[in-house]
Amino acid sequence: MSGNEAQANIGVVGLAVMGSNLARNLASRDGNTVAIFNRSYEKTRGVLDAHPEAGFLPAETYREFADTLAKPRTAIIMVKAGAGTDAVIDELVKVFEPGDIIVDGGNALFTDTIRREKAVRETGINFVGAGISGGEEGALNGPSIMPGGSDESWVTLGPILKSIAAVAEGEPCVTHVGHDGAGHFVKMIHNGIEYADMQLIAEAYDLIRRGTGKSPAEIADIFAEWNRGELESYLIEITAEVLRQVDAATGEPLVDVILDQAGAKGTGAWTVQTALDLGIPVSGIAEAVFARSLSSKPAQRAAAATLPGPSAAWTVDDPDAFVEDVRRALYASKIVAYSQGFDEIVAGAAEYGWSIQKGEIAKIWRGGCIIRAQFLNRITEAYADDPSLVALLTAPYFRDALAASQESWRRVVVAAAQAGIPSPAFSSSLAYYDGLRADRLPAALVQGQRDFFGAHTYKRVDRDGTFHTQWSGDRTEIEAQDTH
Ligand SMILES: NC(=O)C1=CN([C@@H]2O[C@H](COP(=O)(O)OP(=O)(O)OC[C@H]3O[C@@H](n4cnc5c(N)ncnc54)[C@H](OP(=O)(O)O)[C@@H]3O)[C@@H](O)[C@H]2O)C=CC1
Ligand SMILES: O=C(CO)[C@H](O)[C@H](O)COP(=O)(O)O
Repeated sequence: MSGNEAQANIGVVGLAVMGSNLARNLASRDGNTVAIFNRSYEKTRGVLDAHPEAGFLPAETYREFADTLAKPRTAIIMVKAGAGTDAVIDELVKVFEPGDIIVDGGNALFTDTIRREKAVRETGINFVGAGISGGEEGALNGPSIMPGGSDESWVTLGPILKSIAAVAEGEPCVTHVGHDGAGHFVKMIHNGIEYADMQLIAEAYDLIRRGTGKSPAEIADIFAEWNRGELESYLIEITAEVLRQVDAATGEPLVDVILDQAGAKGTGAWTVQTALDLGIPVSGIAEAVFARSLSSKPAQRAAAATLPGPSAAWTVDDPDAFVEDVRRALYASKIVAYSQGFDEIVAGAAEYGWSIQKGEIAKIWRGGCIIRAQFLNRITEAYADDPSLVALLTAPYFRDALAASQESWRRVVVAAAQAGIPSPAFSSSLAYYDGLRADRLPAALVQGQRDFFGAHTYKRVDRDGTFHTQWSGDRTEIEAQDTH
């Protein structure tokens, strides 16, 4: 035994980057004593030695960890999502008791969280899936936290999470998102938007660099300038930092020596897979996920490198005007990404029976998380003005912003296509915008085709009912059963 019996009011399991920093964050708040546990004890020992100021109470076994925690026990799991999370839960339920709370702060798939919440609840122990964003720095100084779980758990957990969360404009960046998997669902959408935002910024950089010949350091200055306007955000800020960085070994800009193959841990793909199931077009997010996949296919890229590109050279006549066009295209595409992300939140809430306050979600993303941005205040305002807003991009503020940007957006997409520069997120966002605002879509023809080959039926614009044309017969139209 450690001799730490029941002194800690909160515990953390998993002491890699996120868990160790979250444990330090918890320990730095008044009144907290933090128990720590990691599967391999060396990590616990390392955290203990590196941070004596935190007053951590270490445990070598799950039993010891449980005994170190005052009842009702509260423990936050920060381990590798998936099998790791299940393994830890299996051990904790053996040593915890009814009324205790297990919080999974990892990037769990929300359907796993729904399953885990149900199974753990049957033991009388509360289970809360909480999305936590902000990376290492956020975990230490204040992340954005998106907890799901029961109302009863929130009563105990709320004050603790509020004490460690980031603060934006005087408000803690945490809210009880909804029951069971709602928190992890919203964190998944956060990450999907993160993917889109990052891809859009990367496309903006690429276009400016190839269009104007500016160096990464010069483009860093442009991003730093953009960060003082409507695009102000953490991702724009860190992009300037990355572009300014010089590689010590070669003296080249670091961005030029980093292999151009983007990794992914899966949350972006989950966002798209879930959107497909819900029937929500998150095309900007999907293109961002696919752009990472394409980048990571070196054999295909090498084989395709000899394929022809545009015959004429691309020149930008007015570099300053082009940079401004790219800035506006980025802002417009970003509005689309958030609008699509919030559409998925609405659809997920309806499907799973969650009551998610969209304005509150935008509020808790204002600080601590990777997509934190000034812009999120406009989203909160839009939902406050019209809680039943059908699409974020139709709110007056965003409508005006899109009106101001759309000509620039079109010029940038045209230029990219003519220059042979891939801009999948810019161009798919514009296509989404034009699709949504179209009076009439060629979906009518698709319905005709479906009816032709599969008798899938169609509706008419001029009268109610469901119809089928007898394509293989005399081609007269008959009333039919709707087959969708
Ligand atoms: N890194 C980031 O920026 C962010 C991460 N997250 C999420 O937070 C969680 C933690 O992330 P991070 O700190 O990067 O750590 P990792 O995702 O790299 O996970 C490492 C931790 O998981 C533990 N672990 C793995 N498998 C098991 C198992 N079967 N049983 C017990 N413990 C296990 C490891 O223990 P051991 O030391 O013994 O191997 C270690 O403590 C993840 O779910 C991640 O998705 C969320 C937001 C941002
Ligand atoms: O959750 C996060 C931030 O909110 C992580 O940073 C995220 O896991 C990064 O995703 P990926 O590795 O797929 O780029």
